[in-house]
Amino acid sequence: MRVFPTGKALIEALADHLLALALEPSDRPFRMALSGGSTPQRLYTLMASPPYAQRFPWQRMQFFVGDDRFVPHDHADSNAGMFTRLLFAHVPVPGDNIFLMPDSGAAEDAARTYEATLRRLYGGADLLPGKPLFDVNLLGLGTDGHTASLFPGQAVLDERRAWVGTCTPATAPHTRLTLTYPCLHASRHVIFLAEGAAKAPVLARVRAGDTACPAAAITAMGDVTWFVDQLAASG
Ligand SMILES: O=C(O)[C@H](O)[C@@H](O)[C@H](O)[C@H](O)COP(=O)(O)O
Repeated sequence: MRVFPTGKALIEALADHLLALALEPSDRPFRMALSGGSTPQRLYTLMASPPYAQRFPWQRMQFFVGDDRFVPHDHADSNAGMFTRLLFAHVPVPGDNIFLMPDSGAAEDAARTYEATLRRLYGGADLLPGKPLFDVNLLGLGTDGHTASLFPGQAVLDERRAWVGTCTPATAPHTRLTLTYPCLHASRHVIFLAEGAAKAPVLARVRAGDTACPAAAITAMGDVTWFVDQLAASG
């Protein structure tokens, strides 16, 4: 776990870390799944600002969505809308390299459509050990221990075959689409971002392996790293 004295230092360090990963030599696009919520918004704004906007290899980056509310992309609660507003509208990522979750029709059909896209890009029917789908999966942490839209008590927590699922958590007004555990785990790097005193109790529970926290069950093909500020780490 990497602890930083302030939220500003935390976000700058994470931007630097992501930049270093994105600049690693590779013969394929750098694939990053983004997290919704409020915490990463300053990160996306920083990435879209000098000097980061000039340094990321945007042309060879592909962006994905870890979860979203099943609402139109122009809805105030849409993660896709937030990613576009804060990041994609300001940097030269090719449009074909941005893979947002569908926002119309039936939620289950949208999940199947997004999963088909992921499988097509992966180039295979099933996830293979040592062959990650993503380079980075950026995740947040809810005060109830959820991450992405893997909420406590939801059936999607038990999904081991599908890569994308749906859920309607009691605490949220919208049906959600979310990457499932198998899909989230198919990452070289899972990076959790948590900030502020409100996250201290749940972060302590997750770090202690509290199985009531869905975030505690997250693994990766490579490594799981926590980027937190001192307040969140004070639990
Ligand atoms: O789409 C989302 O909202 C995220 O995937 C969700 O898991 C978020 O990371 C947590 O709810 C923390 O949200 P905050 O950063 O707002 O505390």
